[in-house]
Amino acid sequence: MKIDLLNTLREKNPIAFNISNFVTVQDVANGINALGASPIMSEEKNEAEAMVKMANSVTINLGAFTEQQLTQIDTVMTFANQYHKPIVVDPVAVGAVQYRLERCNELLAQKQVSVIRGNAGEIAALAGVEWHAKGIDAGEGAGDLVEIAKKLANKYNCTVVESGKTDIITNGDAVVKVFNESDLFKLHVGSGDMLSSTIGCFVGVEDDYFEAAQTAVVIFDVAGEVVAKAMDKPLAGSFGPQLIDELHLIDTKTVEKYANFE
Ligand SMILES: Nc1ncnc2c1ncn2[C@@H]1O[C@H](COP(=O)(O)OP(=O)(O)O)[C@@H](O)[C@H]1O
Ligand SMILES: Cc1ncsc1CCOP(=O)(O)O
Ligand SMILES: [Mg+2]
Repeated sequence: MKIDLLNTLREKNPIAFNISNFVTVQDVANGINALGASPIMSEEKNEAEAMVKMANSVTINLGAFTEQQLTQIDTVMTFANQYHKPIVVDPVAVGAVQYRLERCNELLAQKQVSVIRGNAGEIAALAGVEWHAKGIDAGEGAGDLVEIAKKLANKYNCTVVESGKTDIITNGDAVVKVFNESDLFKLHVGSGDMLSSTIGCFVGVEDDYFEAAQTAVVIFDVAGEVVAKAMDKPLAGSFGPQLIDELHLIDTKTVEKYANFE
């Protein structure tokens, strides 16, 4: 686990290009800016090439795209492959909405992505495994979470981060599990989006995307856990802003002290 990548990130201040969703864009931008990256968002196809060229990474969040945005997303991903910029995909609710699943499957079949980050319902849907997702949430299923994540990683030759109480990160062969957690993550809409974009920051400074994804997950999860444990009243409304503050404050010592993974 390369926890020191946190310092690398802050030294390099990578440009993290994000195609976000209108629900959580502010938290995503503030979260990764506080952490030490430089976020930029765009919905305009005509500036796609310029955005990709200047960025260190591209995070594609499929949370609330329109047909027009889908064309932009396709264009951005094509340029990202052309300019060898890593792509992180967050397949929001593909387990619950067939239209999203179809569009996401098409994108993944046509472009090379570096990391897919989703909850169990989303990862199972993309892997073609039976599962009962619930809207943006993971829902219920009986499958082996590690095997499902591995199946998807092998399908697209990429790293998969399957988030949940335990986060599973795999390149299709090796598996890392991160146990840091808090129930408050679930009460804050956008926790998953922030995690995906945090991964986007780290793949912008580390070419080993499996390592980058692990580091991002540990730092993000420890930040949330530290905040939740320090709260007098563990409430949803104040967790979000304090999570952003902790992403600003967190250092490698804190991560090393609390990190819980195998
Ligand atoms: N049941 C849970 N208990 C504690 N933490 C969780 C739980 N589910 C998810 N998390 C944490 O919340 C963050 C977002 O993951 P998740 O909720 O799976 O994404 P999404 O919001 O896209 O569904 C991750 O950092 C994960 O570790
Ligand atoms: C509520 C909602 N609706 C469309 S996107 C979105 C945000 C999803 O955020 P997350 O998956 O991080 O909870
Ligand atoms: Mg999500």
